Amino acid sequence: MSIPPRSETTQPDTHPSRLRSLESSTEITVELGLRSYPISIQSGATSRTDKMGFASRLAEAIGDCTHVILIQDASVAASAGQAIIESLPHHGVRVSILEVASGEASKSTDRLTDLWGELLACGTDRRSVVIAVGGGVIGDLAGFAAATFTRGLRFVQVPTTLLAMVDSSVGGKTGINLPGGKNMIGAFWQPHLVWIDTDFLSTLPTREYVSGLAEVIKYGVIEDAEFFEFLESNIAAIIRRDPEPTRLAIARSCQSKARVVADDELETSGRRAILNYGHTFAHAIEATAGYGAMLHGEAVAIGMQMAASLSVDLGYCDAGLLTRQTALLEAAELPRSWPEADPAKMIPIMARDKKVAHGKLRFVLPESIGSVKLVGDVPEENVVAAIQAWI
Ligand SMILES: O=C(O)C(=O)C[C@@H](O)[C@H](O)[C@H](O)COP(=O)(O)O
Repeated sequence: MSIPPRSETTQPDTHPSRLRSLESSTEITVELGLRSYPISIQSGATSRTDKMGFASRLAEAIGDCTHVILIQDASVAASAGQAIIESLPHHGVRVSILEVASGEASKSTDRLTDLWGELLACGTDRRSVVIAVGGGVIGDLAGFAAATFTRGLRFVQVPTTLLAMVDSSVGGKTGINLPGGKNMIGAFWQPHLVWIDTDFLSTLPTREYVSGLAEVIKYGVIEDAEFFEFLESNIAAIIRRDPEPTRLAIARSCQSKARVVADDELETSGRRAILNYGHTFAHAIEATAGYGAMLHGEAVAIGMQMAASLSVDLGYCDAGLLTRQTALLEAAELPRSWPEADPAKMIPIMARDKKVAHGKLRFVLPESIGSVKLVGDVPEENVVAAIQAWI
């Protein structure tokens, strides 16, 4: 059995039974016409003497480049950033380094304003290239700075966390938070290249790594039943960060995201909204907990439980789906409940969700493993019950 061809392009074969054919370097294309770009997935590239061939891939993706601005996570990404810098040609490329503190608090209007000033101060012009090195916070913030400074700079994502590798670095959603709502200000701004080296994961703290697994499991539920089964059988090895299953999980997640984004880049048809499974609840959890108190993936795991309960309650899926999802999240050591969840606080935040259309909230609800639908007109009492089920 192989992955059914869902795109015209040749993509790497990431079927679990042919895991060994997924070499230590593979490439997936996000097909967006003139804005198409590669996701280049490497293992062990950073430690090679040619520093992973990053410079030549950058040249292919970007063309001329004489000024690079590395926007990097102040703590975690320093070594990754250093590897990137060492890979660049020593002559003819000027490198500016801008540091951003880790944590959701950096996705703020204040930090963005400072970043714009820093871009100005280091002589950024429209031929400069922004390289975001870090997790989702850095990628979202740097991407939005790139989208807006001088009306748009070319930009490259070098994700260093699992969550950023499988989700936030791909698809062009960039932005910052408002105190009352996550990612409320932003732009769709596609990168020119996503460069993943799984070696960056070796120093990632366990909690951060595990949090990224929520988004990996999400792909299985929303559109890839075969991948969900693979995860059920291999989750222990993935938690151990065994190289092959981990690389496969990353590649297969990126394929899933690339397919959905290629179908509906700007989230207009509703197809892309499926990537938001669990996020309506998750964003409200993050906002009420206070940004940074809970990691995004942790909130997504709890949000997926609430969404699946809602689906069971409304009769869109059977309870068996929830049982399998709960078991996989548990095996992945992700949280499934949040004792402080308060429907009275969460529902007003959910009402500002970006899937609201004509004043009505819409939820991504599972029908079976591998298939979800967008549902409007959900009675509030069912939403309250879904939240209360996971307190
Ligand atoms: O790429 C998408 O589309 C997603 O919805 C992926 C989500 O996992 C991601 O967290 C995204 O940033 C959420 O976007 P938002 O539109 O709900 O703010």
